[in-house]
Amino acid sequence: MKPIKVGLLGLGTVGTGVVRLVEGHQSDLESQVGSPIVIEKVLVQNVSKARSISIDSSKLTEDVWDIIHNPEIDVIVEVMGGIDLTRNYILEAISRGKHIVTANKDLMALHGPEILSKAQEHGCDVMYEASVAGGIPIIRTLVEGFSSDRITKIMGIVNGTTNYILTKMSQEGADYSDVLKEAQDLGYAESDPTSDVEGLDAARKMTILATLGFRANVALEDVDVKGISSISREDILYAKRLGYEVKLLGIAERQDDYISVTVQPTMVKHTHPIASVNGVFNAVYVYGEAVGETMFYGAGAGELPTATSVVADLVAVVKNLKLGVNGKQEKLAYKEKKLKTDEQIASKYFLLLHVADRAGVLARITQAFAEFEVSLESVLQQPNENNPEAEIIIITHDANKAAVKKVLGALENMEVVRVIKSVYRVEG
Ligand SMILES: NC(=O)C1=CN([C@@H]2O[C@H](COP(=O)(O)OP(=O)(O)OC[C@H]3O[C@@H](n4cnc5c(N)ncnc54)[C@H](OP(=O)(O)O)[C@@H]3O)[C@@H](O)[C@H]2O)C=CC1
Ligand SMILES: N[C@@H](CC=O)C(=O)O
Repeated sequence: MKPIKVGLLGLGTVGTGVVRLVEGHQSDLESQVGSPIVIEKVLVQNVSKARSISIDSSKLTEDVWDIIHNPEIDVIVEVMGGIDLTRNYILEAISRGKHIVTANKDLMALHGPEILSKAQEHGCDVMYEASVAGGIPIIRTLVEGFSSDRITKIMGIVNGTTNYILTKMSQEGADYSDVLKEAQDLGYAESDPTSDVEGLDAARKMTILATLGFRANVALEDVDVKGISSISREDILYAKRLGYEVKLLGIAERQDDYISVTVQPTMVKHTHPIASVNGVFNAVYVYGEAVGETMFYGAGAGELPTATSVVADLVAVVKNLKLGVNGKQEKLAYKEKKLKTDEQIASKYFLLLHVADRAGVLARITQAFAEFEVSLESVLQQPNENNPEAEIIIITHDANKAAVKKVLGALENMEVVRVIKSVYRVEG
């Protein structure tokens, strides 16, 4: 049987996993698709670099056109990362009739619509399961498993690096920068980890999930993003004492036709299943009007978990090749999105304030909440052992974001409020 020839762009963490799976599971894969799958050529930056797998050196190339212009190659697996250069390579490959499998969320969040529409023009598949939540098959689940339902909420831990960091800070009191270095050494972090810790990687993934889940044209700039770099050990300890874990959560919500998408550090109640998702694990909670609550869990980054999704996409492309149905997927007709205003976004909030320790302060602060109709679930005042001021911890009931912003403005202008230490959304 004629082998299916694959061109692999990148042989780093994910590329290495792809080679291991394609070679290690060769006979299983062949029995599923009816042809051997062969990695024909591999693009790297430096062919002389030491690799953690043995690979025939004649397969390695530093010239991308050896792959993209090679008529023998049927499928390109892109696991090199990057945006502009990679977009050009992929568009050129599609124009030559090559099918694409990619793990690149940066590319798909920014240029997904252009790439998918070019692929359709040329009868090519583009699959990108590994771009969100590593080893969890969440894209196929949203597109196929929920096709009969109407999703109203997608909430998840979709970045393994930040969850690894927050877990180690919470469970071991570890130092932020030491744990970030560990996550990089384990191959979880992006080549520039700023995109992990500042929430951009999660925002790109939430753009993809919200687009597919709500069948609307959500764009990266629609996502309100805040990362974890400003989270202190103090915040994590407070959260724990009050029965919460701090998690970087992506939350996409839809009410009627209005959508909001955010990525922000959030306090999650211990009893919520997402609170116990630790380390590099990811979880995506999906609420469908008909099905109710569902949750999907698994490793969100790393060599083999990510490669599992990439190679599953490769199998799907080859099955389509056999059936002659590549690029024949139903055209996704995305609705024009309507974004929620701050008045339409409701949630509970946690606030930690350092305030002057004198009579009447608590009353003035709670009055600011009353003035903007933000109702309070709990208020705790206590002395602060590190300074002469007092601390006030407030948890609100569901409040709209616009009202909470007004309260914060009022608190900032109160002389008795020394500093607003932290403000978190609360889930659960
Ligand atoms: N790491 C993970 O857990 C996950 C990663 N992803 C995504 O997968 C992709 C790859 O990630 P990862 O494997 O971690 O990245 P790595 O940095 O580990 O590997 C990148 C690979 O691509 C090669 N490469 C990079 N740029 C070029 C270029 N301009 N020309 C030729 N070769 C190039 C590198 O070559 P050389 O080896 O010679 O340096 C290297 O082999 C990214 O899009 C990432 O966001 C998605 C899910 C999880
Ligand atoms: N850097 C990413 C890798 C997977 O997408 C993460 O940590 O989740």
